[in-house]
Amino acid sequence: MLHLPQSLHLELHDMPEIIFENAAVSYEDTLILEPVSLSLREQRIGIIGANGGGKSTLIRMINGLGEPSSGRVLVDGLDVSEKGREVRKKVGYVFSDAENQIIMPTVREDIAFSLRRQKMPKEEKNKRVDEMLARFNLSDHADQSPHTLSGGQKQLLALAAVLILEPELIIADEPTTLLDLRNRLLIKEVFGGLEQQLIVVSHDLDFLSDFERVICINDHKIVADGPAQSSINHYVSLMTESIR
Ligand SMILES: Nc1ncnc2c1ncn2[C@@H]1O[C@H](COP(=O)(O)OP(=O)(O)OP(=O)(O)O)[C@@H](O)[C@H]1O
Repeated sequence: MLHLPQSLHLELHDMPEIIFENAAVSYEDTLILEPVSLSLREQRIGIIGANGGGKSTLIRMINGLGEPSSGRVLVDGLDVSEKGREVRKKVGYVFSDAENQIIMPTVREDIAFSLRRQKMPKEEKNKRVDEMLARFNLSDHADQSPHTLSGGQKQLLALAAVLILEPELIIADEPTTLLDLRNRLLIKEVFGGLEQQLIVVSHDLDFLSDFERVICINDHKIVADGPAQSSINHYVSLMTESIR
């Protein structure tokens, strides 16, 4: 676990603020997400809820992958619909389908691709890539095609390719679905050590159990929003009642 110096802890209160102002999403005549008003400042925020409820729809609006049909979303005061490019420089987005993120012919090159615009010596870039490969248990697969990795290894690659950039805000859509216990614990530790703001959509309730805030979305609206345990309890009882 990374232990932050005191000065960094103070900076944690200076997270980019994400504001949803009555942001709603519909496709044709169907409402996918009822108007949402939120201010997100906590360091680690989890999003839970039943399939098809609107979780991905909500987080996709934060970096402009999806647009609100009405209302708006602001990141650090920037309206995502107007300043998408600027916002995306701050946001690292890990897709639920890691295959979508693969760009380059080898694992090493795929991670290095993230650093293409960073001004630093080649040796420094290589060093950072090697560190990420080791951190995410991918060193033995560095020269392999990413498409030939296992599902879990692809998830690790997708995370490594985003985290190497150290974005101000990290959004991860179901990052642990295919991970074995060792790698799940590894990602929990990596996330626990990050100083950036983190928003994670997950069906893995245990993974989010120590997050500062958890939001539950069901049937296209927010039905619980608060400390992890209280939102998780609400979700569990909702699901238990629904199968009775
Ligand atoms: N482009 C689209 N056109 C029409 N409907 C869409 C579109 N994108 C998403 N939807 C619908 O919006 C609803 C919410 O989808 P979303 O992906 O946000 O759910 P989710 O809560 O992330 O679900 P899961 O847990 O299954 O990943 C779903 O019913 C989905 O079919």
